[in-house]
Amino acid sequence: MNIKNYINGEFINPINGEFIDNYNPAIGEVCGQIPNSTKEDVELAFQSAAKVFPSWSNTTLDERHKILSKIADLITKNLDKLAAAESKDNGKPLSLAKAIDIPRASSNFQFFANAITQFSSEAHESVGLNAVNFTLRQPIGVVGCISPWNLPLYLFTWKIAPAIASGNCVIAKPSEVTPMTAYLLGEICTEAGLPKGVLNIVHGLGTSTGQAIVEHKKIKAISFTGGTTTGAHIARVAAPMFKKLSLELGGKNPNIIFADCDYEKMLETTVRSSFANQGQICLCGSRIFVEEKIYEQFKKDFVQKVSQLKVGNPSEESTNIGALVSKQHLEKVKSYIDIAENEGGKILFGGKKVEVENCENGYYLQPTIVEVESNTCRLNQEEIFGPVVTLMSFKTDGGALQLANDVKYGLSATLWTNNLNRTMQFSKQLHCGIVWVNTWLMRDLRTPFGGQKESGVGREGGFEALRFFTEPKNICIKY
Ligand SMILES: NC(=O)C1=CN([C@@H]2O[C@H](COP(=O)(O)OP(=O)(O)OC[C@H]3O[C@@H](n4cnc5c(N)ncnc54)[C@H](O)[C@@H]3O)[C@@H](O)[C@H]2O)C=CC1
Ligand SMILES: O=C(O)/C=C/C=C(\O)C(=O)O
Repeated sequence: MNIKNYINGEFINPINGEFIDNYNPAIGEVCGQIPNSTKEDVELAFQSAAKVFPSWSNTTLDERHKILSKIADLITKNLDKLAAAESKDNGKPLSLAKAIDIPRASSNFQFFANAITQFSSEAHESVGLNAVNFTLRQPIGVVGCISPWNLPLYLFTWKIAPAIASGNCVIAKPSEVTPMTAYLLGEICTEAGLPKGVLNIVHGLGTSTGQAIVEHKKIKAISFTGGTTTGAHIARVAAPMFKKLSLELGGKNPNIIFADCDYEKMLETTVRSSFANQGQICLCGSRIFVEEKIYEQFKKDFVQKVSQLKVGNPSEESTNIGALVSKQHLEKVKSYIDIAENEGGKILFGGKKVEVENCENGYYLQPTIVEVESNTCRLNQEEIFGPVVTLMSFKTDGGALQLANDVKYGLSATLWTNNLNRTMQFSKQLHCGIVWVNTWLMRDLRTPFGGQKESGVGREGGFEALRFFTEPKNICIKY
């Protein structure tokens, strides 16, 4: 697929005429090209967004609701095409793209189509002073949305939908590694009647195109999901310009398993929370801590279940684990297996590249389980973002809590127990933004989503996202 920028409702080539190769990770071959956009393309996108902002920000909520709902419907109508593109671009199983990624992209639009009609601001009566205050929530203007490659359309739309629902115009950049579904979204937006320039999609590298969005003086807010190092860099550039920032960054999430849990449900979910999407979800539970009295049993059962997962061609229905997103990423993840061995970790399962029939040059890795002795090892402290989990046992609640919190990240945690008191103690004391108890990645789009510590700042989801994409302005009327 040869991709173009979507600016002012038109598909156009980058001004410099330069393109970069896009790879299909399942076969390790070039499958198309994407624009290598520069700051001139970002400026063009900005001009088109700024031009339409006065009218878009005045569009009635009913009209916005209708357009966003239409986009949601068209995503659903194009499920097969979008899922095929997502799987080809990312390497994820086609079945996963069909069941999760694309339906969620549609839900993102439908959710914010509805949410904007329910969003309200506050009023404060200054009793005894004959004054009343009310707060306007006004769209910011032109905003930037920068998304990663792991859940391409899912996360791209998670940012764009609230931004445009609340009356902003957007310059969005998908990851250069997975541009296809963002490109297809442009066609859908046009068909849905989204006015020209409300959404502009500029493709290219993070260090040039992404950087130009962050550096642009008149783009007043940036919503970013990606690696912590990139997030820190963006914050350094944007903070002196006083931009609003929402940063959803990496994770090294604990999965804490107590002997009193529902064992079968825990086991099945732990396989998913470890290896779904090849372990490339910031919420995956990559550090598994198991209460000592069930540790050996868990180890045996977990290894047995994981050994049944099929690593294979993403387009085959029977595939559980597809290809990693890129050759560089495969090498990065694989390097942690060497680190594990050097650190004295014991590989209980996996650790090797997989050669898949008819996909010999694809980027496949076995799901890998490493038993570690200390939470201070690099495997337990650094985000790997691939199909690699570690196992460790613990003896006491206090010990488990300390292991869970002793890490620089603070995105999510999963807790398996049927003890209510323990559930509440852990929920209050875990240093993270999201806690799942006896479940994983159960999403309600109204809830605040985001992390603490080096997992980011700000919250997405529900009214939090609409608050991020609006400026409150208080009006005080004396009578
Ligand atoms: N959601 C998450 O938590 C994610 C975490 N990661 C982590 O980050 C590591 C690196 O992966 P990358 O693909 O390099 O992620 P990244 O953080 O560099 O990329 C995410 C997005 O940011 C853009 N970007 C990169 N540099 C930028 C800059 N200077 N200014 C503006 N935008 C910029 C990229 O083009 C992409 O659209 C992964 O190995 C993984 O550990 C990666 C993707 C998602
Ligand atoms: O909103 C969700 O359901 C999931 C979000 C996942 C990420 O932000 C990620 O993996 O980067």
